[in-house]
Amino acid sequence: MPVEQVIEQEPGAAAVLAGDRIDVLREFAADLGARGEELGLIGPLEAPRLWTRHVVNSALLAPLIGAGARVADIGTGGGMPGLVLAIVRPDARFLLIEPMERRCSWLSEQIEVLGLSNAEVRRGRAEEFHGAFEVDQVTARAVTALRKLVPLTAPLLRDGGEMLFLKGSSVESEIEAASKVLQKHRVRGAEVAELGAELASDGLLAETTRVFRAKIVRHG
Ligand SMILES: C[S@@+](CC[C@H](N)C(=O)[O-])C[C@H]1O[C@@H](n2cnc3c(N)ncnc32)[C@H](O)[C@@H]1O
Repeated sequence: MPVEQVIEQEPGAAAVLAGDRIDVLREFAADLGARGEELGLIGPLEAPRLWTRHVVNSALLAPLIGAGARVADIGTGGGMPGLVLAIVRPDARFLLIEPMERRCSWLSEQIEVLGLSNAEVRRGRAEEFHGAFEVDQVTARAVTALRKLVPLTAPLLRDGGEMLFLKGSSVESEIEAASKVLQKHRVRGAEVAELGAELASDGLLAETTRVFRAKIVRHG
């Protein structure tokens, strides 16, 4: 698929979010659009809306990543949001946790081709890394419901570390269903952040994005 078709509307939003990394982001999106379906990374209907629905959607998290933070992205798949964030936030370090071999090969190839020195792939399920490392922030998109995602990710966070999960319109009911799990894992200050409002009102984004945001407080 030609790059022009992959990178369709709303280049303005991406430019605002990606700054001087926009060309690297475009290179990644073009390759994912061209090979993603064949590699089983994206569905057959996704290529034309890859840029807005997936790449820009992931980049919206960029302002919430701490300066110099160590971040684990769970279930990165074709690169969302972890690889996109590694592109636009070169100051932070990203561990891309993904169990599927083919997806890991794709991610490693992209890291090499795009020259990203701040991203590493760790093959495996999130729960296999409990006790292996602790990070400042965990991110995830389209992996599983909150009540399952919290037990998978909480043990990967340092005390005071933060969860940032891109979620859909069902986020409030997911929070309700996860209430016991949130308590058990000492998740505090849970809120839903609405991202991209300014860009949407400027006509640079079709819609806003919802993010579950909360911290782990083990002591105190
Ligand atoms: C629907 S895909 C979403 C991929 C990507 N996050 C996105 O938004 O396009 C879910 C991904 O989560 C991965 N996954 C499922 N369970 C996982 C677990 N326990 N730990 C880490 N990754 C997991 C799958 O292999 C798959 O790549």
